[in-house]
Amino acid sequence: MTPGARVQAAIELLDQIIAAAHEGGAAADTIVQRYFATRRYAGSKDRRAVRELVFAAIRACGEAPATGRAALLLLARDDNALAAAFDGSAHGPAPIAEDEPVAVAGSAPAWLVERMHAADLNDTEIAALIARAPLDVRVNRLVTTVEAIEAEIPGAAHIEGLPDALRLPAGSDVAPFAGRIEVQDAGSQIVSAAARAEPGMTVIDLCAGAGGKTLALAAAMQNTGRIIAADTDRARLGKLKPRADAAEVTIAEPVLLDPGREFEALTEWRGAADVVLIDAPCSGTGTWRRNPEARWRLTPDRLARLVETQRRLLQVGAGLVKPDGALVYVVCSLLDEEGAEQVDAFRARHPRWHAAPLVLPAGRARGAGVRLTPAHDDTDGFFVARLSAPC
Ligand SMILES: C[S@@+](CC[C@H](N)C(=O)[O-])C[C@H]1O[C@@H](n2cnc3c(N)ncnc32)[C@H](O)[C@@H]1O
Repeated sequence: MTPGARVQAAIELLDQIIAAAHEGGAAADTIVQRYFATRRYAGSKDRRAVRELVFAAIRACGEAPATGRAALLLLARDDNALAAAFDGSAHGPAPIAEDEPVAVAGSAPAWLVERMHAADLNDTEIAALIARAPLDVRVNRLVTTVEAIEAEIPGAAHIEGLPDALRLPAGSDVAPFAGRIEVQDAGSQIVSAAARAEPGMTVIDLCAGAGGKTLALAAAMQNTGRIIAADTDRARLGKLKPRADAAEVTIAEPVLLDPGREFEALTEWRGAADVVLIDAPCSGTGTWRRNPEARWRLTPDRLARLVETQRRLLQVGAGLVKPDGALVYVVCSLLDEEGAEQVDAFRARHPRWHAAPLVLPAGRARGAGVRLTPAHDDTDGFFVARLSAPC
């Protein structure tokens, strides 16, 4: 592809990504994959170059830009080679006209920047939310060792405080290691460890999704005990079984929940769990490094609905914990309404529950829990709190 054709491809992709953000469509990664699936003429270098251009443009625009072209014109302001690729050639974009609309540079939509400032995140912290993420993996100690994986992947580095974690060089091929390693951000591994799951326990992973944390819990439990892996999303939950099989995890039992009637499928475990982990659905502000266009999708209404679901899931989770057991609440968001304030509100409703201290290898205290941020901890952003049930 010529430089112009690459830019034109990036413009078309960005237009689709912007539309998907407004309409609740597919994620940017999926859109890029689909685009190239039907364009076999594009070689791997072209694909990589177009993808990088698309994600650089997404990162540069805090608010959703009006068009893909406006987003790329923002990058072209500081990049002469990119500006020159607007050359009007057969497969390239039209030359840049004077006074053309250019997208506005920024880290996040203004309303979210305001909420983050209110959560004591400064502009450096906010900018770090859209930096490139490292490639972290959890080594599955049920089937291998960190030393064995280190010996096979050149450049793999330990992550302080996480004995099962490795940080791999960008672009490392993890596919051949299925079952032996799981791609999982260091922050996600840290909040999983906050559950303090032990062999023989009964643990409920109330929002298990495709089982990223379920598998981490199972490894901590040495694959003994029970994990009830519940979720309302059939497709996500369906991915758990093959992943568990590959990881040789036998203690995870998937349970599909009905949204709004979660407790009904879980009555058997009422007051029975040693630990309930709620990795709650959230705005995902802490994972913008991986899905930077997600910041264009969020609206105040959507956030309010998520906060209400989190409140309800805390209620459901509390009903499943046995006396003296623990409720571990996690969100991959840095907004206080989803994190510290959500837990404060729970404690106000349930004064006999108390926040247990968390000693984690990273993070800073925030309200009754701990907050991890990309700028401070070099992890995705998370809030985690551990609440102890009354005896
Ligand atoms: C942050 S994701 C969980 C990620 C997963 N724990 C992991 O580590 O890979 C939140 C999950 O909550 C699920 N969810 C949304 N509403 C729910 C509800 N009412 N009850 C249970 N799960 C719900 C979503 O389907 C999604 O899989």
